[in-house]
Amino acid sequence: MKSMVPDYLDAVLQGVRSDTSGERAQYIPELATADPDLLSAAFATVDGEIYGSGDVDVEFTIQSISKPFVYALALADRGFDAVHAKVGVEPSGEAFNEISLEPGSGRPRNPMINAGAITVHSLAGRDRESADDRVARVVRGLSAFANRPLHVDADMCASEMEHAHRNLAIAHMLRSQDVLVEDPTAIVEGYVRQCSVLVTTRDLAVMAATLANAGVNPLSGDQVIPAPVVRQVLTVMATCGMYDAAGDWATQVGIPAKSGVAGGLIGALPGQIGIATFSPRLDAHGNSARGVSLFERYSNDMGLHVMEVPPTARSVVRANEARGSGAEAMRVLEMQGGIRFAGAERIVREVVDTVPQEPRVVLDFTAVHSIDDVARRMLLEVARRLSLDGHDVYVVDPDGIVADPDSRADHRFTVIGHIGRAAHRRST
Ligand SMILES: NC(=O)CC[C@H](N)C(=O)O
Repeated sequence: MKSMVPDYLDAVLQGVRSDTSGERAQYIPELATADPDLLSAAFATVDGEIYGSGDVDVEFTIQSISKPFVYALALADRGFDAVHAKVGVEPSGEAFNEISLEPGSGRPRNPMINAGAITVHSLAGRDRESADDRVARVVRGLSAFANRPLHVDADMCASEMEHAHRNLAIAHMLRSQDVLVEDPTAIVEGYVRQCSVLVTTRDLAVMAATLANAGVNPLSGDQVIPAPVVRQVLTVMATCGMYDAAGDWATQVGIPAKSGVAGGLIGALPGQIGIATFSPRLDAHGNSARGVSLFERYSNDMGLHVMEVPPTARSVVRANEARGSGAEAMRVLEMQGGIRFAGAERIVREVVDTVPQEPRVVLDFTAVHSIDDVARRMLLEVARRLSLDGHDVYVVDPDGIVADPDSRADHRFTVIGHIGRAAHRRST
């Protein structure tokens, strides 16, 4: 059998091909002459499968799509407080190149508009890094997200620098407020080099998938940035990534996203996929016109809106049954899937509602693939309370995802790798 996913991608791409609305970015001469008909889309799953359609291997400049990734690098390099002191997280509701600084502090409102992104660029790498080393750090970081060595397009960079008056004005404003503490021209140059990194649609899908996969690149398996940084970045993408179209996007598409003026557009759906599209004509907000249509189709057709979440808690208890008889009698609860608060609460209720009569209770987590902190603590407490009630409690945990080996004694239960071990143990 062949997968239906590429067929779907081809069909949707065909559907938007005739739409020639919008304009290429005019303020960067090299972009104004780009081939306007290029069109592509790629999906990358969090376990590393990539599907593409159209011109997926054509290189173009990353532009503003670099912003969330460099924000991630700055947060990882300098810490949350240092970055937050310089750049806020409030949607500006204004265009990407607006000179919009918070009254009072003079901080840019968020890292997705140019004022914020220029400041964030200055925070990548170590303190007092040279301009060249900083760009090298940024390119290395972007490459780790893409799992491929990326390069700066020198012509594009020169072309943008010749007309960078607006970004230079923003940087000088920031320098006057001491948000920037170095030569503003050098920082804008570094930022423009960052924007001129060449990527393909396929690269962008992998980069987005790395965000969707809690910071682990699905191809290399490397943790590119820590999970708390990913949460911060995705949240800011969700609220500010589409500039003054952010609210429309959040309701219609509902996927944390970022656009670039070369025509790229990415979306990162946590836990599921990274999506990238490329089409150079832009709408009035500076977002790829056909890219926006593609994302609207994907989200509607495939139910990708982040606010639409299946009730996973309902299926966490796979079985609750008595096995064996007499002194060998045991109550077995089999859990499955990913367990978070609602799932753990469901399990607690199962135990409370069907109080085990058997002397032995087995909590089997073999089919559980992930569990978060609150769920782990609740379930260990279930084991402890059952034990205090006089049961002989076994936790089947072959992959060690539930039990905390350091405090086993305290929990008064036995951790085993296989359920068979519970049957062979003598009841105490
Ligand atoms: N929205 C964008 O992609 C803007 C990036 C571009 N380099 C600029 O600063 O104007």
